[in-house]
Amino acid sequence: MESILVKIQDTVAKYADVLSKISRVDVEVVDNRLYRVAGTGMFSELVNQDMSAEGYVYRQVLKTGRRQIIYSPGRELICQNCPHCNDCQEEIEISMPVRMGMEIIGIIGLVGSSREQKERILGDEQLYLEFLEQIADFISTKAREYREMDNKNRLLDTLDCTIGYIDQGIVIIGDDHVITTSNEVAKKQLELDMPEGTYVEIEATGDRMNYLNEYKMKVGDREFSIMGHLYDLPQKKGRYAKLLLFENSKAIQKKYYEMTSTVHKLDCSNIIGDSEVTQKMKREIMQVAQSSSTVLITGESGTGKEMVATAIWNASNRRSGRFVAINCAAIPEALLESELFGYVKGAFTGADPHGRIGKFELANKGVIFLDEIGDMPLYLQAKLLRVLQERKITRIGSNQVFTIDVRILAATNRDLREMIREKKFREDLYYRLNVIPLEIAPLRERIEDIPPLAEHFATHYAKLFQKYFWKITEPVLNCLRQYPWPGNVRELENVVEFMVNMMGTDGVLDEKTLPREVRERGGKSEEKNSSSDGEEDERTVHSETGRGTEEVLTLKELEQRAIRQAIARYGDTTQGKKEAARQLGIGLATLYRKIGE
Ligand SMILES: Nc1ncnc2c1ncn2[C@@H]1O[C@H](COP(=O)(O)OP(=O)(O)OP(=O)(O)O)[C@@H](O)[C@H]1O
Repeated sequence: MESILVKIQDTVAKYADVLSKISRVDVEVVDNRLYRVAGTGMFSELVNQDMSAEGYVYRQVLKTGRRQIIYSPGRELICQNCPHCNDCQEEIEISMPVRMGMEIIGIIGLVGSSREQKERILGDEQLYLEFLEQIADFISTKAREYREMDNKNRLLDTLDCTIGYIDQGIVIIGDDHVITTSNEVAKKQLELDMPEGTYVEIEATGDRMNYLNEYKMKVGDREFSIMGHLYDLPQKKGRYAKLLLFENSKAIQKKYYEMTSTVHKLDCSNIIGDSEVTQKMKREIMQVAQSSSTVLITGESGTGKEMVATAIWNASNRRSGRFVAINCAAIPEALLESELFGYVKGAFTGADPHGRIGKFELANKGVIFLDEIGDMPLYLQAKLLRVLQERKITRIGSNQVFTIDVRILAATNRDLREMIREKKFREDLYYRLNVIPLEIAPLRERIEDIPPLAEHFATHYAKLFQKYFWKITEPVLNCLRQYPWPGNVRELENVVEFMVNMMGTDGVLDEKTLPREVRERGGKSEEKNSSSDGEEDERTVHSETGRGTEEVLTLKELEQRAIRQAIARYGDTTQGKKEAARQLGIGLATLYRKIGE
């Protein structure tokens, strides 16, 4: 690495020149590696030479740190080891160390080569020494300035490199609102190749979520919603006035959505069924998808309302936006509003102190699916009606109003007209929701769908459980066709899952694999009559092993069993689940959570 005097070689050369002109004596400057950095007169041709082989006196100065005056070069004790001791041309030599703090960074040599020069120096020795010291100080000051500047530049390079590693957007802004520095993330989020020099306006909205403040950032004619922190920098003025550390709200929403969305998004090709009713429904889905009107999907529990909603979203031009689902029955009444509209820090007691993004905001430019809309409390129905009319929302605890572009799909298995009569559902909301009604027939009205659905689920679960599946026997299919299916496709799916569990290595779903209730209520068939021969098959869907002995169940399994039995007793409808939850002594939301819906 080059010495510091080499780094400031031009400056050193200028000082050597000045010194030489004023003293009328030749001057050379060497660094602490005995490399000649500057030289005048007889030394001017020898600049940039390594003189470590000859600079004996200079080596002494570097060692002792003291100036050295040789009055009789070649004849003094110190000259004895010098290679030029016997042919020394010099008459007098003064070597002055250049210090930077404790370090000696070089030496200035004032070399008189004539008697006249020697006499002149000796005539004013003290003055010459003071002048030399002064020049050594000037060089030292320049070297220090250079080193400080160099350190600062290195620090800036390091900071530049460090902010490149940070996965938040960083911009530094001047007091004139112009971006001075940015990192790669900021470039990406602000969609600018070169943010430096761009004029920006940043305004806090006053909302705070996830420990971050929300800002509106205007860049030209574009506006970004960002979440982060804006800090004053120590200088406050000039090009480095403020530091903004931020994340794009869209990126935060994406993370939040990925964390919270559990919906299985299917398209029309996933809807199984050969019946004319199902085929017609698929055609309707494709047609409805092209519009942006609100759809009200009705049908009994488990008929596939959510599946249809995702198929509409999938076939629509909102497919690049999100599908955000919310089950109005599964969320406690008090929390439903904040789930839908979101809230900011400090919005209400008991709320998550970091705030939360609402489902409507999350669904912007996409679709929101309001499942079990019949269970929405009346005061929220009024609020939803306003959203439907004005397409604007406000987070709880905030006074910001957002315009949203969301398509609303709602679903219910309740008779909303009856609820309107009972004053439990707002008529005006009903008409706003029911712009496109889509009714899904119960399974018992489309029994042609049962065999392909059963095949589909059997294939799916066999693959999941890594079992061989060959076929479903005709008596079993008959039984499945005749069973009334109060829980519709979901119940059929559960039954087939159970049967695949019970299925032997032959891969045949025969009557022995059927749950008792389905076998009994699904009508008697020949196979059952011939195979039962008085032996009572005690298998039920959730508790037995199929080997005739009861397993010891874990508490969790016991709990699941109690919940399933209660649902089986009171029905797989929202009302049924409500009653089941009541009988079990738990809240409806807890029940939904425990059954994973
Ligand atoms: N035609 C179909 N083809 C394939 N799978 C189906 C079909 N209909 C329903 N399913 C499946 O049945 C299950 C229940 O469907 P979904 O949750 O959409 O019903 P739902 O009507 O929304 O139920 P709930 O009224 O309880 O909210 C899901 O696993 C779904 O994929």
